Amino acid sequence: MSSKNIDADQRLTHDLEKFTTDMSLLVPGLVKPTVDILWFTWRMKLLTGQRGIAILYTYMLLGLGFLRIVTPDFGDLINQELQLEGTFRFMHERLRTHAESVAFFGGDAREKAIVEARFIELLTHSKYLLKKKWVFGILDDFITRQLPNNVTWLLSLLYAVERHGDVASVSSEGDLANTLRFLASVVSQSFLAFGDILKLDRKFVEISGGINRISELEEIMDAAQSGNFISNEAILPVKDFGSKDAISFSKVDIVTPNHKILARELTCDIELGDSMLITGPNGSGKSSVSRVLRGLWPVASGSLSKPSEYVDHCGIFYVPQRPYTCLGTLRDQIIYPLSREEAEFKALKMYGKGTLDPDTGNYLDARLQVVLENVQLNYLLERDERGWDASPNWESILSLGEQQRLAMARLFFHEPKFAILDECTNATSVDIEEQLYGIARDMGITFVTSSQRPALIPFHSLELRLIDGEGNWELRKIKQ
Ligand SMILES: Nc1ncnc2c1ncn2[C@@H]1O[C@H](COP(=O)(O)OP(=O)(O)OP(=O)(O)O)[C@@H](O)[C@H]1O
Repeated sequence: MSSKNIDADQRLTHDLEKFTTDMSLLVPGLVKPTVDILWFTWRMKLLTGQRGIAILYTYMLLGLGFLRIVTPDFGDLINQELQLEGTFRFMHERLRTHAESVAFFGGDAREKAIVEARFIELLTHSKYLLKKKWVFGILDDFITRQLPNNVTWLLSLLYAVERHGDVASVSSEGDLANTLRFLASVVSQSFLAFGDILKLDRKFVEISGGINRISELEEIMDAAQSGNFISNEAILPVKDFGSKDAISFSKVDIVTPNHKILARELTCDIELGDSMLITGPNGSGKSSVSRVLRGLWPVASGSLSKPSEYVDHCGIFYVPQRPYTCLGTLRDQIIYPLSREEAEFKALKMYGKGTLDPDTGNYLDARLQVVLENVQLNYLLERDERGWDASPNWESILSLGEQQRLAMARLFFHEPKFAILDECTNATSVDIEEQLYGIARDMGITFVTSSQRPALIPFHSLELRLIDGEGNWELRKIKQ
């Protein structure tokens, strides 16, 4: 739903870990120097009086002020570094997903150049950040650790001068040396504690960079969950009617996450038995209608009612444009998204006529056999001796057309009332496609299809044409 490239994986793992570690170190980092400063200030007051404290604090404030002015915006720099690292990782993940297409195009050199460019960008930034940290570290160390030692001498002098009477004449040599040494250590400890507090200031700035990235992700997720993504206006909820056998759009605006309007005030009713074909040029918003229907994009205005898709997946079933095979057996491919137990229960309920057979798996496999024959993929069962339990990497061993037919098998198994078919058979031959639609129609499934193929027109009774992707649309009845 976001038009921005959100590297969520990086934020949820690396950033979160860094943030929590920094936060946990913050507590001891905050408590120890605070206690030290309070304790040493009190000791200092006893030894050198108000003047000594005033000198100590003037120095501390001047030092802090100076360091504040010269400190670079580490929060922002670290934020940028995390961002660059996130993009760099995302490039690899993306490349792995599309490795075969890239290999076909011979795009290896180009991809390498793109990934390397990102790496160099990250490296340059990291070097810049390290250099800044190094230079600032030297300055920081000088002001918070080296220079204070000199101030100790000034305060020791003050101790000697401020004392009433001649300290030297009333104290033993040992006493005097002891007091001076103690004073020196009190001063340097105060400065060290103060240095730690100054470092905390820098740590806060660093942590704020991490907080920004994590809270940005959280805001996006909150906005997505409350449906306020596209605009901050109140968004009307989608109504799920478990019992109502119709899909009804009433003045619904179909809007992309980039705020581009694809269909303005879309109004149409799809009753059970009245399948609808969505046509229009590429990019006109055919798939976007399915996205809104499925709730992936919010309804920005108007209202949408539809049967519930959550009852046994019997209300509406979606078959997307890009086929999806899950990790698992051949059986898992067809029953997806149900688990084996759920699928067995469903098969028993639908085909077992209520009899409680201890071997319920038989109903399931018998039903799956029919479904696999419907999509003419029964040879898959023979290809592997494990049959239904074979679990190769389906995505790489099945052709695109086979994957699409498997997706249709999934639809036939679930037997929903409505099916949203988003160009999900465009890689199969026309005769197979007609056959698949014929089976779906005979099963009593009402479909909302987006497709460019004229052969599918006879299977529908309504046509929604998205004219230009600029908001214009028209609805017509198809004469059989
Ligand atoms: N996540 C997104 N963010 C922003 N714009 C998007 C997003 N997804 C799609 N679009 C845009 O919305 C428009 C409609 O896209 P859609 O996928 O609905 O087209 P389509 O009509 O199904 O196209 P095709 O015939 O090529 O499948 C396009 O201009 C597309 O670039």
